[in-house]
Amino acid sequence: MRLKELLENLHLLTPYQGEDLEITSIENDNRKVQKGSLFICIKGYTVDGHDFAASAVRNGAAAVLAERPLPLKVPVIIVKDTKRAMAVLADAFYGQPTKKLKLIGITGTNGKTTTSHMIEKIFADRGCKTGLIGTMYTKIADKTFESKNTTPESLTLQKTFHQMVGEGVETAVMEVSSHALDLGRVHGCDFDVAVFTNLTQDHLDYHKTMEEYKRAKSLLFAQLGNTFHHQNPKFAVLNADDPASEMFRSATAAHVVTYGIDTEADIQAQNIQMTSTGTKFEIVIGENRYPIHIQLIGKFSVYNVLASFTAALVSGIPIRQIIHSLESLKGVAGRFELVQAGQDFTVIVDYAHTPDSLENVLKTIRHFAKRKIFVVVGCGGDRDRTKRPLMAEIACRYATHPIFTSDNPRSEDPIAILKDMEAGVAGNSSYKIIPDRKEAIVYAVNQASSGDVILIAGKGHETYQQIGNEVYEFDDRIVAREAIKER
Ligand SMILES: CC(=O)N[C@H]1[C@@H](OP(=O)(O)OP(=O)(O)OC[C@H]2O[C@@H](n3ccc(=O)[nH]c3=O)[C@H](O)[C@@H]2O)O[C@H](CO)[C@@H](O)[C@@H]1O[C@H](C)C(=O)N[C@@H](C)C(=O)N[C@H](CCC(=O)O)C(=O)O
Ligand SMILES: Nc1ncnc2c1ncn2[C@@H]1O[C@H](COP(=O)(O)OP(=O)(O)OP(=O)(O)O)[C@@H](O)[C@H]1O
Ligand SMILES: N[C@H](CCC[C@H](N)C(=O)O)C(=O)O
Ligand SMILES: [Mg+2]
Repeated sequence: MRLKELLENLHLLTPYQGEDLEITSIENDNRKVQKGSLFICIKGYTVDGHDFAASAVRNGAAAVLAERPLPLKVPVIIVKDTKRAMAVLADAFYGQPTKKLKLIGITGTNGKTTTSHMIEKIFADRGCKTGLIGTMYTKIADKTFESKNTTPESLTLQKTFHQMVGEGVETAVMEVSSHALDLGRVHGCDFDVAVFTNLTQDHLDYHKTMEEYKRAKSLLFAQLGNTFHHQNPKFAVLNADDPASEMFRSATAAHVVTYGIDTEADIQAQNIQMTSTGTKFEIVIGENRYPIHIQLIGKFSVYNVLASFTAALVSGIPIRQIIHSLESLKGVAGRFELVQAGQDFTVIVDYAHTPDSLENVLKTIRHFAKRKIFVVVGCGGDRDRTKRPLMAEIACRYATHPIFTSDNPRSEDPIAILKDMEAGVAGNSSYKIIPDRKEAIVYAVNQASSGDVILIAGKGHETYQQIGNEVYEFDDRIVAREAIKER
């Protein structure tokens, strides 16, 4: 694409008058720059991309977009906010890919990964080519790619959508994190359906207050747009049981459809019963009742099913097919995943790393557990510190044998993180501290006897543990399996 044509999309008050050049790619990392790239300088949390502009030019950059003048031999285009400009240029450079896709975005503190997999399955079961972007990976039709962030920054995102279009993907389902919304990573995404799961405490290290966190989440609904597309209507799918939904409703002009369990909703679950193989309930829509028997357990799973059901319904998928897809879903990796190695006690690996998710999972376990409940849990370093005492308190409230250990300590001292957790359980003596996660899992496995339950919480599908700057191979499921075998 020609530089002038590309820059027209920025609608600069003083249009670019410099040399017109062929732009072969857009990059914001000097190490990825090739001959003819436009290099965008982004001021990050760690370093300033402007410091890499000279190197980008040496690597072949044809032009540079920056927030301040730079002494370079190539044209330097100055804008106030390069991050915002990057979203606009990425969308334009890749041919506005989200306009060619049905795009479903999911936001909320918990349940995004699970719900996105459910929705993707419903579309895939209909023979539709799908794409998925989220915590576990990015998937384009049959190929999966590692993902660094739950929601990547705009440049990576638009490039991914472009690849999806190229592969014939029709429907893309993506998790939209609050960080992404706040940082404008999804600017330019033309969502068709926006889904809200729930809002509880997390990420206060970043957002500072729950109000700010809620405001960030509300942006997904505001960004659904303010115009009506009668041929292709847009929908906000909201959780009627979560008070934050009221704010999200007011943020959008799109059609609102609600789901819920405790509060009256357009789509409501009633007569919920836990069975030995899952959960049975009825989906009530007006006068109609649709029985469903899913293979997942817990009230939180019912919420995820309702959110997925509603997103699929407003997308025009027949109810019978939606139910069939949801009933045949066995689960999502690392979410209430059972480790079965011939033992006579239950071992569950779950990604609960927030107070609310830990409480939900432990409550569900309490429902069926007849004997001791062990929970092996830690809290991530360089993340919301205020959730640590809350998670410790919840572990002690619901489990008979809580074991506090390390999650991903990152740059923090693991012992200091454990001290933050302990502050929530002063006076309680039921817990044990084993900082080494492997030792903690082995200990729980060795202590368990017939009929007990062990929950290993916080890392779910993760296959690594980050301590300091080192990233070690670590998979709760493998560690637990080996511990059971060696018992
Ligand atoms: C706080 C935060 O969001 N940081 C994100 C940010 O990193 P950063 O600001 O540190 O970037 P930086 O390293 O300072 O680099 C600045 C610029 O210099 C460039 N650079 C840098 C080095 C170099 O040698 N050359 C170079 O050109 C970089 O390409 C970049 O353009 O930009 C990076 C690239 O987009 C992100 O990967 C990174 O996410 C980090 C890994 C992160 O941990 N983010 C978390 C907080 C996050 O976003 N989480 C959410 C929610 C998770 C959930 O609950 O599901 C998520 O969506 O993942
Ligand atoms: N609807 C829900 N409400 C509350 N807790 C849930 C819900 N769904 C799942 N959980 C719990 O939260 C954990 C994380 O679920 P999931 O990975 O689907 O959420 P997420 O929103 O994608 O999380 P992240 O922001 O870390 O990517 C699960 O392992 C489970 O313990
Ligand atoms: N998306 C979440 C994941 C947390 C997972 C937990 N294992 C941790 O490392 O804290 C985050 O980055 O805060
Ligand atoms: Mg996720």
